[in-house]
Amino acid sequence: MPRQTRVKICGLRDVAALQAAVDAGAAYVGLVFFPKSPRNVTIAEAATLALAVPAGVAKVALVVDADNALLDEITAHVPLDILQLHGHETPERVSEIRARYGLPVMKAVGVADESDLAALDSYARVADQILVDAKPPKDADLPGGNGLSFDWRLIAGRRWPVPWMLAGGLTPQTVGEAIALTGATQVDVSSGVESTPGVKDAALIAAFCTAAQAD
Ligand SMILES: O=C(O)c1ccccc1NCC(=O)[C@H](O)[C@H](O)COP(=O)(O)O
Repeated sequence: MPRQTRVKICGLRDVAALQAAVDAGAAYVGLVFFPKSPRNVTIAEAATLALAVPAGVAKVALVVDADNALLDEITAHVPLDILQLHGHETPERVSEIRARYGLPVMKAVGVADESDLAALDSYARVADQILVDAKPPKDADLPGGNGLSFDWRLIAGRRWPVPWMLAGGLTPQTVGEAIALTGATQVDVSSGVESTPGVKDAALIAAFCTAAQAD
């Protein structure tokens, strides 16, 4: 029986790529609000993209240490289903954002070694979902979306009391092994389905979704 893995395609910037993700069966589409990113979208662009997302596909806004003014703007203009927090937001800030906006919050946690695992437990107490991602290198320009993976054996067999998603350097070639090793039922990709940074490739999106769903 095929796997029921739920896929998130992150960093979509145009309707064609968004449509490719929807056609491939993505369960989540991610819009990045981070000006330094090659995947950044303006609030107006995001509002247009959100209109093209059919019911049943979750629209995720990715922000990095966003203040309330920015979150107020985004949530006022873009119809959203989930807020993804990809910065250094504390557990208290996660709770505050959940309460203020009434939207489910997914907190990204970077993993490089065993010492990072405690944070997953802490955030799993306050967030609606956790995104288990590769920790960015210290000199990285971006806190995520770097196409780097971590040692999946670190989380093999680990479970949390909320849904979780595996991310970090996944590709159509590696996602099957990553799922088999970690038991992930949700996976997130950005760089691995791009031809160049910020430019999504419809064929890679389709290949990724097929591989994530394969036996
Ligand atoms: O994608 C970005 O440019 C980005 C910028 C700032 C924070 C996070 C960002 N991306 C996060 C993701 O796209 C994914 O959730 C995750 O990190 C996996 O990315 P990748 O390794 O590129 O598949």
